[in-house]
Amino acid sequence: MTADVVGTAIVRNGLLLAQQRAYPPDVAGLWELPGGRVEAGETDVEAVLRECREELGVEVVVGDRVGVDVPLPGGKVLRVFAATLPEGGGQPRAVEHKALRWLSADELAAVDWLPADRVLLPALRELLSGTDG
Ligand SMILES: Nc1nc2c([nH]c(=O)n2[C@H]2C[C@H](O)[C@@H](COP(=O)(O)OP(=O)(O)OP(=O)(O)O)O2)c(=O)[nH]1
Repeated sequence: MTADVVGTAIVRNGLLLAQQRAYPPDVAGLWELPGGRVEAGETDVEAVLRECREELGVEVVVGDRVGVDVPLPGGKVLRVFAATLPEGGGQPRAVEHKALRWLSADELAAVDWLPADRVLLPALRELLSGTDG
């Protein structure tokens, strides 16, 4: 079964890329992982690749799943995948978002995440601590 929404935990130099939502108004200003809805006929990984192109203008290399599937309102689930930025894949830009931030493990808890993402913080911290860059 594919996820309803995929998120991408992009790690570079031991830091996690987060992006700040510009809309809709009720969540504008909150932070999330790059990603979005999985479209009909798409695999989770295909959705991750497409969303990273659309939102960040980059190619990513998709790795393992991170943490558990997190329930979202409306019976949907959010599934997160680790990813890296290959050489020559471009530099991430906030194409549709207000801002991007590279976060260390120590900074994760202080960020105003979307509620579902808070559930993933232990797994994201572990991902960062297990990386050597
Ligand atoms: N992309 C993303 N969405 C998340 C995260 N956590 C979380 O609860 N969501 C929710 C917010 C939205 O209700 C839904 C995904 O919406 P989206 O607006 O990013 O998806 P999309 O790009 O396909 O949407 P759209 O603008 O085409 O409608 O999942 C996360 O870390 N990343």
